[in-house]
Amino acid sequence: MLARLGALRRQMTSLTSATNPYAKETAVAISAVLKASLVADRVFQKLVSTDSVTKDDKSPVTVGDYTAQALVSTLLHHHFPSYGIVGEEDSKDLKTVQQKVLSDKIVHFANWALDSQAGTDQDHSYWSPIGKEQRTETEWHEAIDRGNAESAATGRTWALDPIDGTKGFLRKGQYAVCLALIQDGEPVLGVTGCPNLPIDFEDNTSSKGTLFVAVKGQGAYQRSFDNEQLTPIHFAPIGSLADASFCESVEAGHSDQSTNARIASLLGITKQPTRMDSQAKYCSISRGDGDIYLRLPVKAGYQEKIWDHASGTVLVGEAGGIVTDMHGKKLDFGQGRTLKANQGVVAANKDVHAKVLRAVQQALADK
Ligand SMILES: Nc1ncnc2c1ncn2[C@@H]1O[C@H](COP(=O)(O)O)[C@@H](O)[C@H]1OP(=O)(O)O
Ligand SMILES: [Mg+2]
Ligand SMILES: [Mg+2]
Ligand SMILES: [Mg+2]
Repeated sequence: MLARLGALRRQMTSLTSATNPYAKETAVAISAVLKASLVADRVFQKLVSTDSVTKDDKSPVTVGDYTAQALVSTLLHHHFPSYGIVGEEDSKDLKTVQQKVLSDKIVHFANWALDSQAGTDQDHSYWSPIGKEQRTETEWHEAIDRGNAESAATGRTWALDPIDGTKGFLRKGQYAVCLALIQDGEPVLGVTGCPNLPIDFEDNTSSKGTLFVAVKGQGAYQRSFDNEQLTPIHFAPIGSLADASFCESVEAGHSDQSTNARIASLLGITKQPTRMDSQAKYCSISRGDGDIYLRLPVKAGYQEKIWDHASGTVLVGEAGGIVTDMHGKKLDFGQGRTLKANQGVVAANKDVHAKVLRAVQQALADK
């Protein structure tokens, strides 16, 4: 009994022990993502269509995206003031008269979150020094705008997608709060909160709200939002590639679904792809719900954003998979705010990644 308790304790604390060189970063990132996921879920439950705006690039952004970025950036800046933050959002649109109502809601939800218990379940609460005192609109806008950094080939930078899959969020589908630490152009820590993803995909009755954590060299784990215990996760073993399943974006404009179908056929895969929004796709394959994630560009010249792939890349690597671009090149996260040195993404179990990549090359050559 004591031995079992000891093993459980080691499993629960493995990412915060002396063997994890990013122990404090891991604990703070978990606290940040948990609180941001809770507030995103609260907005999700109360969301009305007027709670979102369309950005210059025609993509939507909601009260949830801004509030989550404001909170995560506040915690990261307090504990790691010298690390830059590459966050998706900025407060420019919130400063207009038309968006005053939206901005007020962000202030309301962010202050509510400061006062709530979420993200404070660890032995040491990293939210304590932030306090519960209500902050002003200007302070929250400043926190959002701290996400204006650029990643570089050297140094440490956070990459934050406060809500990835905003279109999924608005459709009441999957979305994710994604945070990664990038060290010298490579993601080394990834924490992803998926409020709508059950802890067990096969069991509809299992609790929703799954947090994924991975640290380079330390493994990949999942836990439910309301239970601190981390459980190791792995890719599913693949017998025959023909039995593999793959996932892709719901949005046809975000990845090339027809080329994916051609790749599946080249590999002898007959199962229909699972369509899912956000980096929940990386999470799903990492725990064996699927095997392959393909994201081939629809528009020539689209540069993937680092916050759309950083946390998922560490997770896949630690769960027994490989992530490359569609040419087989490692993703380079040290080039600013985008993956400008790469095109497309191919993520799969390491045993089949080379074969999948060959099918990708063939399908692209046949186009
Ligand atoms: N043309 C595009 N190609 C690939 N990804 C895109 C494109 N336009 C937007 N995205 C991004 O796809 C991500 C969602 O992916 P998915 O559909 O797989 O859930 C979002 O972060 C979104 O970025 P943005 O936040 O700028 O809208
Ligand atoms: Mg995104
Ligand atoms: Mg986003
Ligand atoms: Mg967006």
